[in-house]
Amino acid sequence: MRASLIQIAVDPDESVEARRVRAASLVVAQRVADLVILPELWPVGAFAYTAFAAEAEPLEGPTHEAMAKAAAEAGVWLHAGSFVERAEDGTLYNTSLVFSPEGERVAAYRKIHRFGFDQGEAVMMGAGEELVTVALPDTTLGLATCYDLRFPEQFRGLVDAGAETLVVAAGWPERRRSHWTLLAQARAVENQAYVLAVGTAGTHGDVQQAGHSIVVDPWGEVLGQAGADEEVLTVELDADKVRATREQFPALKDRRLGLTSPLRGRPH
Ligand SMILES: O=C(O)CCC(=O)C(=O)O
Repeated sequence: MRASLIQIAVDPDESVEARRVRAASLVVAQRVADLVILPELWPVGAFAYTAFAAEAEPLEGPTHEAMAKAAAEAGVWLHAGSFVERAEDGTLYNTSLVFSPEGERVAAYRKIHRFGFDQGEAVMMGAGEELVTVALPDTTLGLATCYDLRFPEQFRGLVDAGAETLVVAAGWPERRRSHWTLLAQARAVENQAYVLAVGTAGTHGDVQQAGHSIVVDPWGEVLGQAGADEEVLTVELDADKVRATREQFPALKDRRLGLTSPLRGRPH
């Protein structure tokens, strides 16, 4: 299975509409891939908080339409990254979309862990409540977005739901690039799964993006890593490798679930 990660540059001097057209043509150019992935909030920029409300779209808005068309034109499975969704009740979500090679939407994932502590996404957006997996012909994807990468329990939940390939769409800052690489490898090793983590290039909301999209195999080996600028990272994945790794080194079977917490402050 060939996967192409599109590390698109997100800069404020390009309009959202122009970037949408450009993203669609980058997807269409990946016809030789089986799976194409875009990063987090590439239409507006993950740190362009002040533009979130103005650029919010309904689930089936312009980004959905452009990406459905691009997936069908390229004939690929497309994880279209995320966009700012305005739900019917007015709540904003950081929502990722996945399309089939026929251009049908097969999944929508609302980011579960909102980033920003007391500002930005954390206060402006609603939190997703559902783990999302997507069964492809060769593998099952488990979906995550950026800050989710710091929460191993989400990934374990995805693995328990059958995920073999963990996709992380991100807009990760350069300042914490070392965490990005480390956590991507950790999620791959502990879950014995592929990790396909795609970030953005460029600078938006005054935050320089890390780029350095990365693909890690189920043994923790880095199969490829992009540089800092706009780039398409293409890698070959072998879906059988997940099953083989889990059989040959069956650590996932040694989990100790249901342990009770230690009683604190009680004399022994
Ligand atoms: O966790 C981090 O360091 C970055 C997270 C982030 O930028 C995001 O979720 O948008």
